[in-house]
Amino acid sequence: GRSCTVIGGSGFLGQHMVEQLLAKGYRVNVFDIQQSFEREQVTFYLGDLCDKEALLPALQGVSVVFHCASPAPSSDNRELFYKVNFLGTKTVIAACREARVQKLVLTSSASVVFEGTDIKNGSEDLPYAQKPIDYYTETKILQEKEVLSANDPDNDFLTTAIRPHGIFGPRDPQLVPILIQAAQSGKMKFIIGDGKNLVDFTYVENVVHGHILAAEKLHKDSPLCGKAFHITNDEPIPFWTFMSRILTGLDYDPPKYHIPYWLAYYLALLLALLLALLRPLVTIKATFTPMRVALAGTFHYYSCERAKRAMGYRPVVSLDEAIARTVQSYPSLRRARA
Ligand SMILES: NC(=O)C1=CN([C@@H]2O[C@H](COP(=O)(O)OP(=O)(O)OC[C@H]3O[C@@H](n4cnc5c(N)ncnc54)[C@H](OP(=O)(O)O)[C@@H]3O)[C@@H](O)[C@H]2O)C=CC1
Ligand SMILES: CC(C)CCC[C@@H](C)[C@H]1CC[C@H]2C3=C(CC[C@]12C)[C@@]1(C)CCC(=O)[C@@H](C)[C@@H]1CC3
Repeated sequence: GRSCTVIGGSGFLGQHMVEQLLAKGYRVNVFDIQQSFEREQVTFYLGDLCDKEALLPALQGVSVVFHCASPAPSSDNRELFYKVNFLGTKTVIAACREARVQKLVLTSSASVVFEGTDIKNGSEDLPYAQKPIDYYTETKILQEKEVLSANDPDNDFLTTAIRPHGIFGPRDPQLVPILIQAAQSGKMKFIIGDGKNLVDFTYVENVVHGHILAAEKLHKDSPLCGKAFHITNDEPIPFWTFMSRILTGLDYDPPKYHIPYWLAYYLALLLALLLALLRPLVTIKATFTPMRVALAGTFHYYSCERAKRAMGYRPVVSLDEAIARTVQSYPSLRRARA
């Protein structure tokens, strides 16, 4: 039973999944649209997950499939999100069934319930967002529903979904690089709101640990069947404290001026409108967007009690240790001192 395929295994989370799975003695296949590393023990299958014929060889003889592939949220491509996250996931399910895979573990997102307003210690019982924060998240909802409803113990096919939030750690191409780029261009001067809003940032190794536990505890009649689980660091932290710790860790100044939340939100909205008007002439991608203001200025942290109860989950790396390891892993982003 210790053979698996990681769909999306070349990505940030996927690479960490592969490393921990190998360390635990799993035989690992990777299916991805690109190959980002080479390891003797890993068999790579290159292809698009929307293509069942390309997927099938990667799933032969494996008992567990981890599906953590997705187009990057920043690609901002509605058609691609729908095709890969929704239609592609249906294809993954069909391929798993055809290859007689027994377990499918999906990487979903805690944002499937977030509408841009405060969530404090949210449980998995919160309803899916009626107005998701972006189209990417809309397709993550469609994807999760599809996977959970495919759970079919009578036909030896079990499914579950992990909902991480704010994944960070070494090799993350998003959070730390975007933040440092914003600092380098002088955009990290302001704290949106009073700076007290708590958010979950989850170290990548804890996210991986949650996925592997889920696969191992997913059995017929287990409470994991067809259900979603939050996996967090279980240490919510004020959004701006987290940002400041990463910034100061890399020798940048933390933001110190406060701007009211509503003012930041309407300024970002105005900027978005302006950029939309200019779009026929020039395309500019804003760092300062209403969605980011909402992420930076509201509470969004979640309870992982259900994962603790159902699979014995506990974070394995504390937030302090996780921040230290992350900062250390980006020597090239450290501020050059004059
Ligand atoms: N990062 C975060 O904070 C969070 C992430 N998640 C979820 O976790 C998962 C992993 O995220 P992350 O590791 O950050 O993402 P990455 O973009 O780093 O990894 C995704 C991988 O999937 C590949 N991929 C994309 N489209 C296809 C396709 N059609 N067929 C095969 N492979 C494909 C990507 O290739 P390429 O790069 O060439 O597109 C990439 O290698 C995603 O499902 C994401 O929604 C959930 C919550 C938070
Ligand atoms: C916890 C989240 C779900 C995951 C974090 C994703 C991050 C890549 C972004 C989310 C909020 C973003 C953000 C900024 C940078 C990238 C994020 C951390 C800014 C700090 C960029 C500079 C600005 O203009 C600020 C208003 C942005 C605040 C939000």
